[in-house]
Amino acid sequence: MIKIGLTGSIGMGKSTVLRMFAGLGAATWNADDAVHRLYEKDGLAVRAIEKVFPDTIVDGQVDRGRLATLVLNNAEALQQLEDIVHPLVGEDRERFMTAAAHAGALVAVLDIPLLFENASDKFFDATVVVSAGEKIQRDRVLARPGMTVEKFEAILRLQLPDEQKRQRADYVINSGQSLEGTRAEVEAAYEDIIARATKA
Ligand SMILES: CC(C)(COP(=O)(O)OP(=O)(O)OC[C@H]1O[C@@H](n2cnc3c(N)ncnc32)[C@H](O)[C@@H]1O)[C@@H](O)C(=O)NCCC(=O)NCCS
Ligand SMILES: Nc1ncnc2c1ncn2[C@@H]1O[C@H](COP(=O)(O)OP(=O)(O)OP(=O)(O)O)[C@@H](O)[C@H]1O
Repeated sequence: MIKIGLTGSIGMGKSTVLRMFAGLGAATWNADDAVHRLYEKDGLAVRAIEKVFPDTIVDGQVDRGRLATLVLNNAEALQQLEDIVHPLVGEDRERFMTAAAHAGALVAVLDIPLLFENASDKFFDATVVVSAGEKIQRDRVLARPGMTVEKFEAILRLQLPDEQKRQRADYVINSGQSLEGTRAEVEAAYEDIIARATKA
């Protein structure tokens, strides 16, 4: 199975591009979605988070807005949260990889926001970064309901700058254009990755 690591900074279009890879037949997995499942009722992170951040639990689920307020400007609290969440995300990812291999998938694409920050890139046959440029990124993120300039900037500070991601990636997909244009770039990268991996 060919493994592709997909990343990009907040709002650059990772989820949208991941869906395009799925449309080409790849098995796909998204780390942020895995985190959100862990926080739902009966989710695997709820009890551990309740112990450390009791005020974030509402109706048996983690309220992500409350949690964000507690951790985004507090490095120690964020570290405590990541220590709980990242191992569980890793287990979810392993379950996905096993299921995809069993299902006979030729390609698996994993959307991992902290791909380079956590040195996960070495596990992949190819890395892909999605980038729209800072102005489009800012406009798209600030248009989201509930987003504020403070929250956006706090998240940006936690992430490797876009320019460094682009330098490190094997492929850069431009998401600052029409969806059709981006889809064409995704198709070209997908075909190239498969051709190289099958030749090797
Ligand atoms: C801070 C939380 C509560 C905010 O939840 P919310 O639903 O408002 O935002 P969402 O999860 O969609 O994330 C928004 C953006 O922030 C990015 N982000 C989230 N956590 C982190 C982090 N620890 N470091 C850098 N970027 C992060 C996401 O990739 C996304 O680009 C949530 O993201 C969280 O629990 N993060 C900690 C877990 C983590 O490290 N996730 C990253 C992928 S494993
Ligand atoms: N050419 C394009 N490629 C990708 N996204 C686009 C494009 N044009 C417009 N968009 C819009 O930009 C937004 C990108 O959001 P998306 O959720 O895909 O980003 P993300 O990187 O996954 O965000 P987050 O880091 O918050 O998880 C979507 O609303 C999408 O429809």
